Amino acid sequence: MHAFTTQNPNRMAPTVILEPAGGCLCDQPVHIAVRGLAPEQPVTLRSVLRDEKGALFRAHARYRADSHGELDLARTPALGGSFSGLEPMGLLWAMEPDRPFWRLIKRDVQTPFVVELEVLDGHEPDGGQRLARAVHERHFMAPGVRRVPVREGRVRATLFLPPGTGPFPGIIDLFGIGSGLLEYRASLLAGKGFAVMALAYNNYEDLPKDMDIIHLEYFEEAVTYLLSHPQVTGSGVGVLGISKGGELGFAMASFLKNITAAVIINGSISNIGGNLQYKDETVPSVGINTKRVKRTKDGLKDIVDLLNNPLEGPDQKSLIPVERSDTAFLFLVGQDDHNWKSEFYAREASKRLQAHGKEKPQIICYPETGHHIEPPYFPLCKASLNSLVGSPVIWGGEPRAHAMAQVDAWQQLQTFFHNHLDGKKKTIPAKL
Ligand SMILES: CCCCCCCCCC(=O)SCCNC(=O)CCNC(=O)[C@H](O)C(C)(C)COP(=O)(O)OP(=O)(O)OC[C@H]1O[C@@H](n2cnc3c(N)ncnc32)[C@H](O)[C@@H]1OP(=O)(O)O
Repeated sequence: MHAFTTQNPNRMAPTVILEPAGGCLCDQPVHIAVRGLAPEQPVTLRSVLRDEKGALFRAHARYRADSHGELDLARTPALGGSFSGLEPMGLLWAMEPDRPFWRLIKRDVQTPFVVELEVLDGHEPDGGQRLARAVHERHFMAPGVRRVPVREGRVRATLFLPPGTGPFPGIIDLFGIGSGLLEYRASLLAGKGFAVMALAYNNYEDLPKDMDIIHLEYFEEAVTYLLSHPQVTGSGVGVLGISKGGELGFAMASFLKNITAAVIINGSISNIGGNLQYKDETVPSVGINTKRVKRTKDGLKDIVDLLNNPLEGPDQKSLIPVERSDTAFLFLVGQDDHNWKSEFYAREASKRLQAHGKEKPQIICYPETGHHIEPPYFPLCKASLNSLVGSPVIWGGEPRAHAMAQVDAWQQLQTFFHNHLDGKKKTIPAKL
């Protein structure tokens, strides 16, 4: 078969066609096709990217060209490999790291991830002859997005401003404990018309390494900074938080002024880790019982039952008083979150808000979806270091369902912020 492929003088050499050619933003799909194959030729497509720490992420899938020797990943199902079926973006979302407990994160958002795509002859597991190759760049900053490091008072952050003069609605973006200053979500979101400030609160420069006390005044300072920025519009900001960052989103919306809208991705309604402090109020952390840590069949820690129920006994003191909040909420929930019980927290927050006459939050639950709901096409991280636990834990999620959830969640959170921060918010009728 491959002697025929390479020696047929009438056939052009196989070529990978990418659309957009060269590269695109990391949250956008790329259309992958191969031309110049033999009719019905079996091939294997392989993708590989190297992260900034040198870890390799790879995926592969087996395909068969059509009767014209063409292969279009938007029309042709994969016959097996890292995924199967019609999955035009499978070569990205199905990637797996060559290091255990490794998560794909982007540190320098000013450079793209570079994905190498290869077309190999045949379906052999170790790969046949390479027929074609292409390089695809996945960028984090849309043209014209500006990156502004912020060292203002205590605030350690990076502000991403959309192209143009604005002013733009402002959003504060928070990741989980131990994440330092991750910019990749803020930089992408700034390309959608928001001034997005990635805010560090721990494990970064002169910020605390531990989590003994979190002072909400720090976050208040960040809100004041963002709202006073000449390119930020409106009297309030949005908050986007995941994990501990989602919990902090709840806390900001409950204690601070001017939080207009909050998107909480797998956040908790009880305070976890250390004390949460605002002025003279302290919210203690929920209790834990390490006997409830389970082991998977691979020996990995599953901490989903580690935390006490915050609705019972003294642990009720750990509840963040979300019912005080006038913020509009969107809760994005991975129903297979193994970090903690995100669906329970979202439903409980919703009950509490409604019981206090507040606007009903929007809850979107994603089946087979784990803790780290990232921007689209980031591969699922099955297990990695949890800084609070000090060792790797499983995060939950099935790769395909998780990938689909990420695409939807990204769209939903943009729509939500546009509805609530762009000044087009529906007016709530006066209660007569
Ligand atoms: C009291 C107990 C209660 C427990 C309840 C659980 C509640 C937890 C609530 C949450 O917030 S869950 C989310 C927890 N946070 C995270 O998942 C982020 C954890 N941090 C990391 O994964 C890494 O630190 C990070 C990838 C963000 C990179 O951080 P750094 O820039 O400081 O990385 P650095 O290069 O200095 O390496 C620090 C550690 O991260 C590891 N690391 C770095 N890059 C990584 C990567 N890409 N993937 C996985 N691990 C990575 C690295 O190997 C090293 O591990 P060791 O300390 O064991 O040597």
